[in-house]
Amino acid sequence: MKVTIVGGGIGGLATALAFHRRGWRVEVLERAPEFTEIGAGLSIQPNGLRALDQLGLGDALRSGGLGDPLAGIRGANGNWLIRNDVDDLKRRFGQWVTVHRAALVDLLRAELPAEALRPGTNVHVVRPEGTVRHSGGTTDADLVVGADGVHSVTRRSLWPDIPGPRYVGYTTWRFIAPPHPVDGSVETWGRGQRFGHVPMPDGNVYCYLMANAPLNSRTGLERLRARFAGWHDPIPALLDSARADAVRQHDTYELPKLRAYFAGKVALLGDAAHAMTPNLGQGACQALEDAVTLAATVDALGVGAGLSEYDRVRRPRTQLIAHRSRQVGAPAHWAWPPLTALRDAALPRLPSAFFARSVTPAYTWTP
Ligand SMILES: Cc1cc2nc3c(=O)[nH]c(=O)nc-3n(C[C@H](O)[C@H](O)[C@H](O)COP(=O)(O)OP(=O)(O)OC[C@H]3O[C@@H](n4cnc5c(N)ncnc54)[C@H](O)[C@@H]3O)c2cc1C
Repeated sequence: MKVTIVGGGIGGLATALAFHRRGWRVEVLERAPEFTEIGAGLSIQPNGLRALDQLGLGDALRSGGLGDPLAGIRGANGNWLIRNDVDDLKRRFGQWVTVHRAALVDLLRAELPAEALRPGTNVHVVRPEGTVRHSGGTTDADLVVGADGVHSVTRRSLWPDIPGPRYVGYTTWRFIAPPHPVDGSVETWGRGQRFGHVPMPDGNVYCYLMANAPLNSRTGLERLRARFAGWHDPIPALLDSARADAVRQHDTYELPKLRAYFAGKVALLGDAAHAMTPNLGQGACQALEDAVTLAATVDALGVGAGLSEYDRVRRPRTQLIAHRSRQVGAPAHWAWPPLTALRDAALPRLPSAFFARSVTPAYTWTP
């Protein structure tokens, strides 16, 4: 049996590996000239790590060092708005890791046969009967998987009438800062913007900033430093230590809900199926869950019944998590001062298990 995968990001490579482990012939068509993830870090939360265990890669990631769950949310002046019991989160949910994105891609890629990887191949059209037209010709397969991200050609080919991605109104910048003392993994919320820093096992600090901005605004490091000037330590220092060429800017999109994650012999997964805001740090974790579930169901039940089962299991879960992700992040982007003052007064009064409860559906997944 042969599976052709459109897109060689984290979702596509994990899918290729899941099928390869089950003895399928795999082919990954990636339009970029090489398989890599550019820049910045990635938190793999307990559910994502369990999915990687299914691929035999969990321990390889853990051996690089474990990461920290969110210690809490501070206000711009440094006051705690929400404070989590980090040890309790680890006891409840398991382990976290924070990795360089490229390191995870390299780990996945290294397990695949070289002939399975076709970089520099731009896919133009995907047909439900399993035919893929691309810059190198045409390919037929028993199963095609669209793992081609938020602007998915696969999705557009299958459902041309469904609207495309919607910009959510805020943009993200990510970079890895050199080693610096930080108080765990912390988010800071201001008015219409926030800053997150996550210590990495190698001592560096993964930083992400999100700010209300028009679509396609191009904001340089100097403007970012000005936006976050006066915020509590170590935020200005982390921004000062950033290299301008290492800061990656992403407009943040969501996709309208689909009524199915497959058509004919073609399945969608990862951001192509359910792009979500990064507020819960779950996009890649969900793509990993998708990958191992898809391979397990299709391999066990055959393509027809397996795709129906994949859809039945994955669609409600990923759509719920996308919804939660949007909800939990929304207050960080309120900009009207009376509303943010109300938020800052209300958050410290939430029950101490509030955060743990809100992430329970995401983190407790088991294969
Ligand atoms: C700021 C930010 C922080 C995040 N933090 C986290 C986090 O901490 N934890 C987490 O789990 N998730 C996080 N995410 C989400 C995560 O990055 C994504 O959900 C995940 O990378 C999606 O992987 P994917 O493989 O589905 O799609 P992508 O990574 O978008 O990969 C799609 C691939 O398809 C290729 N492609 C596209 N079109 C074509 C075509 N026509 N032909 C051939 N190839 C094509 C692209 O080149 C790309 O390589 C974050 C996202 C953002 C924006």
